[in-house]
Amino acid sequence: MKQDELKKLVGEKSVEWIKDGMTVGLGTGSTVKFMVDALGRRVKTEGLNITGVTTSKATAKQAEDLGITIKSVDAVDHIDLTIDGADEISDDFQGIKGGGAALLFEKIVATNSDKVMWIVDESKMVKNLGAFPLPVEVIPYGSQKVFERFEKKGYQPTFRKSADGNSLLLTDSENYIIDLHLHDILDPETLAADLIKEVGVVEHGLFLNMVNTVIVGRSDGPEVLDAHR
Ligand SMILES: O=C[C@H](O)[C@H](O)[C@H](O)COP(=O)(O)O
Repeated sequence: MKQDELKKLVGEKSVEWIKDGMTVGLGTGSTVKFMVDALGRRVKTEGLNITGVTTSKATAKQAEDLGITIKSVDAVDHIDLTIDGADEISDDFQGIKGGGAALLFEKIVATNSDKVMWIVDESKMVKNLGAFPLPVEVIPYGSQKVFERFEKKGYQPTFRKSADGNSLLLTDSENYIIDLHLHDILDPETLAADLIKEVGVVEHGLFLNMVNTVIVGRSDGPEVLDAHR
């Protein structure tokens, strides 16, 4: 099966966890896109009453176009379940997210959710995190200084470019992304603590101790894994 087919498989499987009346966090990315499409179909055919809390302008637009009611995280008293993609998931269910630059809202929504589910194709499952560049969202002002400090620490930073490659990418919150090429992250907790104390850093893409359930797309079908938290 091609990667896209595996993404579709898990996207469609995941909406089985969504029940009538739920408030659902809707992640961002190409895998989530399949999930939101499938949810839109259920809302239409089954008349489900769902409130969606989105994590990016792109997902908000898609959900609205499908007739899913959208509210801000500040306008809901709780989120029952958030379904999101991931860039890497380690053996012990820690994750890297932000390949689509949506890590800040994704982490806010995940942190305010009763349950978090990640949906990924099997290529995202790794032993240790770090082959995928770790995204760090930074305020534009002073970002060159943050970049230089990351260089000195050996984090091999690169500023993320916009799709046309002509300027720096701006997140939905109009910040920059610095990607860290770390290759192998052996102690994600220590790294996370180090990154977040850097002045100018808004958030980083290490999502630690956050996920409850992972659905992995494999050629022989979706595999549901329980993170036991
Ligand atoms: O910022 C984007 C998100 O963290 C995505 O969920 C992540 O990058 C995975 O995206 P995709 O499903 O497109 O591989």
